[in-house]
Amino acid sequence: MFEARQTMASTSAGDGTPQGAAAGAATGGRGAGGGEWSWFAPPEEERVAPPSSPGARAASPPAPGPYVANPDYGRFDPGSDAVLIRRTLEEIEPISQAVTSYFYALLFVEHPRLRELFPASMDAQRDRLFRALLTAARLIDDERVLVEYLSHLGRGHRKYGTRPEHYPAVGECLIAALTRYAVRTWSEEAEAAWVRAYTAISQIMIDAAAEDERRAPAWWHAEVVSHEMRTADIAVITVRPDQPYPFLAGQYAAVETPWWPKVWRNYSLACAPRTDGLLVFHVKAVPAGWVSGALVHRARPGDVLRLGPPAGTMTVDHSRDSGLLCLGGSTGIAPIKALVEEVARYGRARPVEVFYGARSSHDLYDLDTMREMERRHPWLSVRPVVSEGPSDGLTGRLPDAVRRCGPWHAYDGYLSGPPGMIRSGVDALVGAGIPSDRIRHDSLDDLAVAGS
Ligand SMILES: NC(=O)C1=CN([C@@H]2O[C@H](COP(=O)(O)OP(=O)(O)OC[C@H]3O[C@@H](n4cnc5c(N)ncnc54)[C@H](O)[C@@H]3O)[C@@H](O)[C@H]2O)C=CC1
Repeated sequence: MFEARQTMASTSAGDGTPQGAAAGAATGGRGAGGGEWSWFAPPEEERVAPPSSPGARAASPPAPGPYVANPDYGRFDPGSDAVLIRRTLEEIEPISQAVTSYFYALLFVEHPRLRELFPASMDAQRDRLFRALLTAARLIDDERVLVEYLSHLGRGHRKYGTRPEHYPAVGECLIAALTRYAVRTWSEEAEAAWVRAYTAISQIMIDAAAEDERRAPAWWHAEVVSHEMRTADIAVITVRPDQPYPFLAGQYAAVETPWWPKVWRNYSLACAPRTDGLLVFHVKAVPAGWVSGALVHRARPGDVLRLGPPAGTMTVDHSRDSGLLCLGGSTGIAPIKALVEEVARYGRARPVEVFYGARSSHDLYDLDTMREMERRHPWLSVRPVVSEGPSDGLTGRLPDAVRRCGPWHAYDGYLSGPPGMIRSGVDALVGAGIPSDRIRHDSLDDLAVAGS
């Protein structure tokens, strides 16, 4: 039923074992591009040779090029197919857990070898397929954004060991699950629309992965070189990647620890690219957070992590002169710090206003460093905001504090922190006159799992 062009060069270990298994084992406020919801493995979403071709060198972070219509998108009819697909999705949304459970059960029974691409516990995995489908369905009329989203998804899937031949298996199990559960809206036409859409979706992902494989590894190994506890549950961790890791200030990386194989979580990079190639992460251990707990309480210098490719569009647009209004809540200060370093590095002074929020003064674990940067850069202002207890600076919730200052209409907005803060922060900035296309943050769906 499904055909996938075998365009992705094989990354198998030679015995048919997916690469990830053999080795031992991701918008800024702009919709697609920032999120990574894996179809094959847990979430968390590039540029050197794949481990299978060690000679290739690092390329630059991708620059946006002119958009060229994607031939795979043309395989289905975004008009009538989109209507049928959305109808099915609406029907199964309330029973999505049953649909995804059935889907994975079928996939692992019919294709047992695919099980090794997934982590032992599927808890965090179950709704990801459905979220990816919902996102694809939401974007289906917008070829450019959809292709960008799926390409990002396809590239991000390389670190799971996904290969082109896996896609038809997933497609068949998906159709079987929909046939069983979408009883009201399913029909021959609906099935044909889903087959066309899935074929186009998977081909776009496969092609993007193949293209990426020519210039970037599927993942990087990175050795912990320093681990500093800043509070009882926040650590600043510096790592050295085994190959150059080209990224842009403000981006994030998926991280896998040796203690939870195949469980990936996103963390923002807390620095701009450095000459020594080191990367810094700020990690808060959250309750039931497997990866964050391991990174904060278990990781030590010498431990080796795996990193997925950099992702995210919360980056500095150097073509603009406007100031940067940055809201960093708790460990959300990490990418904001990277943005400040980037503005300093670029050498063209632009006003940068940082509001750094936390529950208590004690939780402002990076305030001294931010203050030190403020002393060095006259264009930078840092204002701490504390929501509970005494404060040397502003009080209340971060978005409220920002609302009380201003005016901000001449600024571009950057937000990083808990999803609730981002939501109300966006409202505050739009209310202060910043158009939404000048506000950047990471995908809220990604943040829901980030840091856990
Ligand atoms: N790229 C990004 O967006 C990053 C996001 N994070 C996220 O930051 C979060 C840190 O969590 P915590 O330390 O528990 O934050 P927290 O609960 O201590 O809150 C931090 C700040 O956000 C404000 N805030 C929290 N909820 C709010 C709401 N509903 N409305 C308005 N303001 C709100 C608080 O007033 C405080 O100033 C994690 O969820 C993590 O995933 C962390 C790093 C990067």
